[in-house]
Amino acid sequence: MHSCAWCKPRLFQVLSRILEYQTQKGVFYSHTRDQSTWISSFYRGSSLSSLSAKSYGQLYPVVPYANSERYKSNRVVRLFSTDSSQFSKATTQKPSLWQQWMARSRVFRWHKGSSKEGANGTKKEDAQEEFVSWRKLFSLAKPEAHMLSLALMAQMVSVGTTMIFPMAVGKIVDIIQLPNSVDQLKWMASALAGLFVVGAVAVTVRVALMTTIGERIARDLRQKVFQSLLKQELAFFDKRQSGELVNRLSNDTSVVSKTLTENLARGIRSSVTTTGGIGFLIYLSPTLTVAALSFIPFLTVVGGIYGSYVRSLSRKLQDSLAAATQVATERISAIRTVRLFAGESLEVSRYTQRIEDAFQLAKKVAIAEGFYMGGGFFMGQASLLAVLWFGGHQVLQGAMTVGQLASFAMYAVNVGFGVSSLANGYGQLTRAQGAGARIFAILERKPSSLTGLTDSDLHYPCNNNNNNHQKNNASFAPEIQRPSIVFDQVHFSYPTRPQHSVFRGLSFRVEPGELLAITGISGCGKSTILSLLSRLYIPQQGHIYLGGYDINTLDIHWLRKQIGAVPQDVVLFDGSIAENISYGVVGENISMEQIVRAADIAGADSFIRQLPQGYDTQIGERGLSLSGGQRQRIALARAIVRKPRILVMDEATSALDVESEAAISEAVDLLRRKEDICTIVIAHRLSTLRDSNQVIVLNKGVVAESGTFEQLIAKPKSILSRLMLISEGHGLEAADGEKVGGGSS
Ligand SMILES: Nc1ncnc2c1ncn2[C@@H]1O[C@H](COP(=O)(O)OP(=O)(O)OP(=O)(O)O)[C@@H](O)[C@H]1O
Repeated sequence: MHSCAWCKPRLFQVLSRILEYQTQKGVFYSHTRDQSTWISSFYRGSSLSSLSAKSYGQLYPVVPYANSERYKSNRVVRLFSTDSSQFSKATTQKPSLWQQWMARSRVFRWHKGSSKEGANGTKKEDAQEEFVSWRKLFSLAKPEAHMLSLALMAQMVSVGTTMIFPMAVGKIVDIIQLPNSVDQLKWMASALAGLFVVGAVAVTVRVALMTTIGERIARDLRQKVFQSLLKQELAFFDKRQSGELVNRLSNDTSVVSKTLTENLARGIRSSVTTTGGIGFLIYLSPTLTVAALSFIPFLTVVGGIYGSYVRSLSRKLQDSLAAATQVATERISAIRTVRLFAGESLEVSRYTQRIEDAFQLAKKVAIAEGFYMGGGFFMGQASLLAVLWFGGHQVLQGAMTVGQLASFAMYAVNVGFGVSSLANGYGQLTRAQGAGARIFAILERKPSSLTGLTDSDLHYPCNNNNNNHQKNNASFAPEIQRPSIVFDQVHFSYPTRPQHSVFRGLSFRVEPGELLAITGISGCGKSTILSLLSRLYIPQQGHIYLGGYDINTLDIHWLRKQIGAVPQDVVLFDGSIAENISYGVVGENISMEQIVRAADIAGADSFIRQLPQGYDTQIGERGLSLSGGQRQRIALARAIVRKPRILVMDEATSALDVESEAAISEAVDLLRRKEDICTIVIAHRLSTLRDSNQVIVLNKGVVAESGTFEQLIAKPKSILSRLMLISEGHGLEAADGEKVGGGSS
């Protein structure tokens, strides 16, 4: 039995040691990143840590810029069928808590197959995008199961060592009170040193493994998401912003991979620490355990409320930061336009406004964090005081030793950490469920069978054998040397604007080796013809035939390989000129000689040779270091190098001077005759129209006029005559007062 006089100073010693332990715990644990997060989570409260992880992602978003360039120009990737060579909105409206809860129950119903929304494709996709089951989320870590188990074993060892520590401290406290206990102290110190070494090795193994696994999961996920995105039909991209998709690729994959590794490890450690800690508490003193754990229900409730508040704020904060980032990215990429219109001060104030919004939200988060941390600190100290108060009495009554009380207090602190970390982990898991759902929505989305691609399409041309890989419904690649093109009663409206008919029964025919010129007023659907012919979209009614075959029955890569397209808005990629010209035929061992020949026909060879690095010249993002006319000529070379059976030039030489244009027209014409290339030229210029075999004029969704240029121009009331008059500077009404229209609604 200890006397009061002996006990009191020792109790104060114990108290100061425990406080020291609490403070030093940061140092003790801080040798690993997630353990220090564990500490911070205890102090900050459950949900703020989850906020910080996500807001880091938002503050410093990993934007794979090369990929975003690919999204922006997805049409070009499609036209050149290069999806395989490209392997290598976070939800814009964040749901309220109530909506989240509703979403969960919706998903649950949908999983059970009883959701009404499930029947509706779009709603079903939206529901899928809100939450994903834990099981499904963790299935992403399946390929890493072995390494993960090893890392978790290392985790258990490190947890074991930290669990033993308080008990050892208690024993030491008791030993030092005994006479002649130096030998025992030595023994304990050596045992503890050994324990620390084991713990350090375990921590090293776990951190190295977990980080590697996390990065691997993120890498695989990003690759799969990117592949899946490239498989989708163009209508999918029409409906979404590239920023949203890039966000899925960078942030969502990162949140998910972190949850499957770091948070999983933390969750397991916290569970073990909590349950093991409670076990030790009960073992040391069941009655004191009740006092120690009495704060948990309160902490859970307050933590829950605080967590919800901060989570909803953090969502707004992320949106706000995303909006600011969007402004900055768009304006920086369009810096030429900003400069030309002296829009700098406008943009600075616009960006400042967005950042100010984010700051106001961040301030609210900071104040909430302060209150919660203060409250948490008070609760933690109060419960510790309760333990020392009741425990002190037990020590005074001889029911407990000082060492046992010290161990008990340390375990109580550990349990506090564990509970808080578990709550935190749950918050992170919930967020990862949201991110995972968005990822699964892409991974599991089946692209349209006619305009989208299959998995095997993505390996084209690596396994370009139509017989031995399963392709989409249309997998026929006929032997056609001289294809003709037929548009037969085509009706079409874009999926995003179904009410606006671009074509209402469009019919025309181009014979092999023929040059067809298409003209008409702006917006009448000229460029859409290329999109339909390349099967980027499919008509709602009617058929398009190539060499007598309905293009819907043809292999999509084969079809696109037949077409050399020079789109109106030329998009080039960052890389060398040679790489850009050979884009889309990379897997087919194209020689430098072929590249040079194509550039020569396109009138690009001479200016390329004048550049310091010639064909190796890097042309910068979107080829912006070249002039418009130079870009057009490279785009033409890119189309020609494919040796297309069909050449479609959409105002391909509009940026060139008359002389260069004439030279290129002559060269292309020569190639057309020599190779019997079926050529479609979308043009307004008199010279181009005059050189064609046939001219069609589009108006109100149909071919309004067709014939040779001379035939059409001979009729003074023809649309072509009127268009020519306008281009010569006369007003439209000057022709006959009747207006020509575009597509029809
Ligand atoms: N991706 C799209 N989604 C929805 N509508 C579109 C899309 N692309 C074009 N449109 C619309 O379809 C119509 C035809 O467009 P298209 O680009 O084919 O016209 P165009 O005759 O080539 O015009 P221009 O001579 O100005 O290039 C236009 O009204 C246009 O607004």
